[in-house]
Amino acid sequence: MSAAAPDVARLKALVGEAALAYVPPGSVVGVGTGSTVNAFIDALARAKHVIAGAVSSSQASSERLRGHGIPVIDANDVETLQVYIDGADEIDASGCMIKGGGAALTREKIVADLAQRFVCIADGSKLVDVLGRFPLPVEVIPMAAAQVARRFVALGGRPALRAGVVTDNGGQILDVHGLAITDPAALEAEINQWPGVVSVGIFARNRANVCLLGTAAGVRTLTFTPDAAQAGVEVA
Ligand SMILES: O=C(CO)[C@H](O)[C@H](O)COP(=O)(O)O
Repeated sequence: MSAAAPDVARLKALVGEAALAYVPPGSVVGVGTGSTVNAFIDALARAKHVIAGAVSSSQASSERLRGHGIPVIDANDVETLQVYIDGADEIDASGCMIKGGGAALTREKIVADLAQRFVCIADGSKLVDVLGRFPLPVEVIPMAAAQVARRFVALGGRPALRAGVVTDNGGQILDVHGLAITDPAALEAEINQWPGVVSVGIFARNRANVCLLGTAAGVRTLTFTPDAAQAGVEVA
């Protein structure tokens, strides 16, 4: 690594720590998946006595939470969560995201959908103008993988099966290269209609309300208006 290269692990630790300010005392916290979330879980461990527990989006996060002595609560046992904290592979200026680089997109969307507020934590490189440079992850029922892949080819995408990966739900992941996602909500709704798709890694309906971006200058906070067509508003 050159001296000028950003220390991404440090940026992830920074936003993981900053996300603690969004955790209401006494609450059950929705917890995502990935290396940035791991930094959040490690920070949360120090606050574990002021929360009631966590609903987790993956076996990996559940193991890490339990390892810190944080109770993991079944998603079926909560009606709503005040906050969900998760990372992203890309986020745009309206808070729409690509997620699923860690293959946990389906459970992430389920837990996000329980939450009143989605706080995205990411290093600054994840902020993009248009989603799609990161290959779009799509979880599929294995018998539909080829059929769904053909639909993506018809859209101009280049789908690739993620070799050797089986999700926590027994699904497979297609990573779709070459899509410029100019209307995330419309594409998410369209792909959700395709038989065999378990979930698509476009988070437009469940987009972020707040994003904490780790930068060399510190944590940059973006808040997003309810109208996805408008740009995020930087408040700090
Ligand atoms: O969607 C995800 C996992 O399915 C992650 O949030 C996303 O891949 C970001 O991961 P990281 O924090 O390791 O960069």
